[in-house]
Amino acid sequence: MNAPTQGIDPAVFGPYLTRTRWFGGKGRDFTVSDVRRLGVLGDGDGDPTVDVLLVELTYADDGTTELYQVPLAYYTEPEHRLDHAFVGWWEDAEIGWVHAYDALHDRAATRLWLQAFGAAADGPAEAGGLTFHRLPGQEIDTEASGTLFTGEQSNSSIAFGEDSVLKLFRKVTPGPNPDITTHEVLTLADSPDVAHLYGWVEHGDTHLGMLQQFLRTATDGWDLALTSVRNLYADPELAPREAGGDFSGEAGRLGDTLREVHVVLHERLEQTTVSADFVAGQMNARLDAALRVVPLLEPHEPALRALFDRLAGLGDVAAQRVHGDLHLGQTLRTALGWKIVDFEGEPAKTLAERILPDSPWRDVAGMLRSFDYAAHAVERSHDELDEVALAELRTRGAEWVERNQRYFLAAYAGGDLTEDQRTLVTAYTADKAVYETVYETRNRPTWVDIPLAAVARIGAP
Ligand SMILES: Nc1ncnc2c1ncn2[C@@H]1O[C@H](COP(=O)(O)OP(=O)(O)O)[C@@H](O)[C@H]1O
Ligand SMILES: O=P(O)(O)O[C@H]1O[C@H](CO)[C@@H](O[C@H]2O[C@H](CO)[C@@H](O)[C@H](O)[C@H]2O)[C@H](O)[C@H]1O
Repeated sequence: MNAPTQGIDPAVFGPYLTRTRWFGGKGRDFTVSDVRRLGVLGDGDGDPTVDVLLVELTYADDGTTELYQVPLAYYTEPEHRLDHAFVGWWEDAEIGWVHAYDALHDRAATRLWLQAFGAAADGPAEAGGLTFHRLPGQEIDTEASGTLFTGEQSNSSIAFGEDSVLKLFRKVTPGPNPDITTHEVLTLADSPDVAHLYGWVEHGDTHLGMLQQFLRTATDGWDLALTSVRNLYADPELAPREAGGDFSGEAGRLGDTLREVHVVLHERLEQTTVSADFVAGQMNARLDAALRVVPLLEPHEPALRALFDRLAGLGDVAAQRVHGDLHLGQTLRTALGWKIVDFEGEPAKTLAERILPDSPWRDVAGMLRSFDYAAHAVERSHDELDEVALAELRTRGAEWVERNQRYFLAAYAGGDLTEDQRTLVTAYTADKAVYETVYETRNRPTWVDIPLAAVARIGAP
């Protein structure tokens, strides 16, 4: 079947977007202001037609717009196996009834991307208006079957067997995506600390997705950390260093991995400085915006401003390409050590902000926050405990956090931090916690007390 000629009723996208995990505009009023076709995959010969669409949203609160990539798989009859991914149906003048499903849930549709990558082995290949690129020396299995990853994700990833992973970006910004450009640099440097990049797909100058090495033996760093905390909480007699699942060795190895990644990015991409005054200004601006969304931050505003003032006095700060949104869920423990994934930066930032050189301490701070999250996330599941037992649990959780932060930091820095480095990492940690209060308010309101408690500790003696 050809792609419908009449265009699609934009109204069908609103309800679908708000149902997905990856939609970042939850809780905000918006209208679908435009739907653009970027490309069409599939020759109709037994394949569904896949319409790669860019859906433009306009938010009611501030009039800003965002673009989301929503590839649709079209069928002339309902496909009940895809009911969970149903987007809409309409009558097309030439085709008749069109049943549209989110194509990334449809194996018959996702194989079209893999085949297009297969055709790009000897150089960039055009397919239906999209351009597919491959990196030299990276072989792929074009026959592997695709399975959509489930879980908490900002984008949509499809594993092709145990060979490769296709990540299609959902929120799209014109221009190069740092997940691709950073992975490209690390892959060409043969870094052992990331999944190697196999290729990417673009429309004009806009990156739409990337194909990378599937890490077969990977376990999520967040899950491993939660297991360690659970082991600790299971036996009230044990200190973190004695508990079966002590995480400190892994925390140290994570610090080594992050340092190695930073070294490659420092050597191969722009090295510069940013004025600490400018960075503090950004943190203050982010706090201004956060206060409008999370009024519970108000009592902590003076302590946060004082910390950012201290940062502003540091002069020039070394800056380079960084990860930008590092947390345990962005780390995978494989048989060959830790790997860091997802170099896209914070989903809430504009692309222009995300590709700016930044202090490596931002990434360090992200991991420090994540250790804190792990202990509190497990604590939340212990609502059977009375106040005394809960206080005891919290004390032991805080010991776990302190121990793993210390091992991580020591491995990363290779020694004690200077006074200026301490100020930097404390300010970045506070800035991250402020960001998290907004993220949680919008996405997981019952978790907001985790970053709020961290913000409260900043002003505490
Ligand atoms: N190369 C890979 N091999 C295996 N699993 C991966 C790979 N890359 C990412 N993952 C898994 O997919 C999840 C989502 O990946 P991520 O890049 O963080 O996507 P998103 O941008 O949607 O958050 C990760 O938490 C990890 O568990
Ligand atoms: O992985 P993403 O790029 O989508 O990152 C966003 O979502 C994360 C949650 O999945 C969020 O991370 C926060 O929660 C984590 C536990 O779920 C915790 O480990 C992190 O420290 C905490 O920041 C991340 O902030 C957000 O950008």
